[in-house]
Amino acid sequence: MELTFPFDHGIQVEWVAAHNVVIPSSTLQHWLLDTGSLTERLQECCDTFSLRRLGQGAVPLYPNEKRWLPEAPVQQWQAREVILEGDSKPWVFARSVLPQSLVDGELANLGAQPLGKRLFNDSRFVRSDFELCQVPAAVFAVDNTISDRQILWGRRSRFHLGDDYIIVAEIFLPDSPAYRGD
Ligand SMILES: C=C(O[C@@H]1C=C(C(=O)O)C=C[C@H]1O)C(=O)O
Repeated sequence: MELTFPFDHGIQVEWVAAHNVVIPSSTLQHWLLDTGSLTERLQECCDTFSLRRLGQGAVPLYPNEKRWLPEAPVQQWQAREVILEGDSKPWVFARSVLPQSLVDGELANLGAQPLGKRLFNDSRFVRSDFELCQVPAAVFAVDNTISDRQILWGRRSRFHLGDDYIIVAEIFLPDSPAYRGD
């Protein structure tokens, strides 16, 4: 699945606080609300985990991202988009919004290293509760690898380190283990 950066899904994603959402399966609920590293959990479900970085750079933020970030101090922001793959299958599309101050500091030189490796190894980062969303699989049907009949589930949370905030959003793609089981 080849996506250009920044990936413009072209829809208004509605994010809802997780406690206000009925999740249809316990397997999906565990994946959506797991507070640990998603990278580490995905690595346990495959022989070969890989992270394909689609891009990272100063691009416009979505209104629903701006609303969740502090206006002051005036920040430069970067978006980072990756595909997390299990055994070469696309399992998660992740978009993170990072302040330039962290890109120049604690999160410098990320490259293809999973963001979680930095966040979960630094106790100073505090994570918010999750918000959830549902998007039609068709937004990712940029080629014939994804059936567009399915509704995909996503989650996002906000990490903060002092006055710096990061938004991490993850959409579980059709082949991901989040949709297996009950
Ligand atoms: C936050 C984590 O990092 C993962 C890796 C990301 C990246 O490298 O851009 C983005 C989102 C996460 O799925 C995690 O592992 O939980």
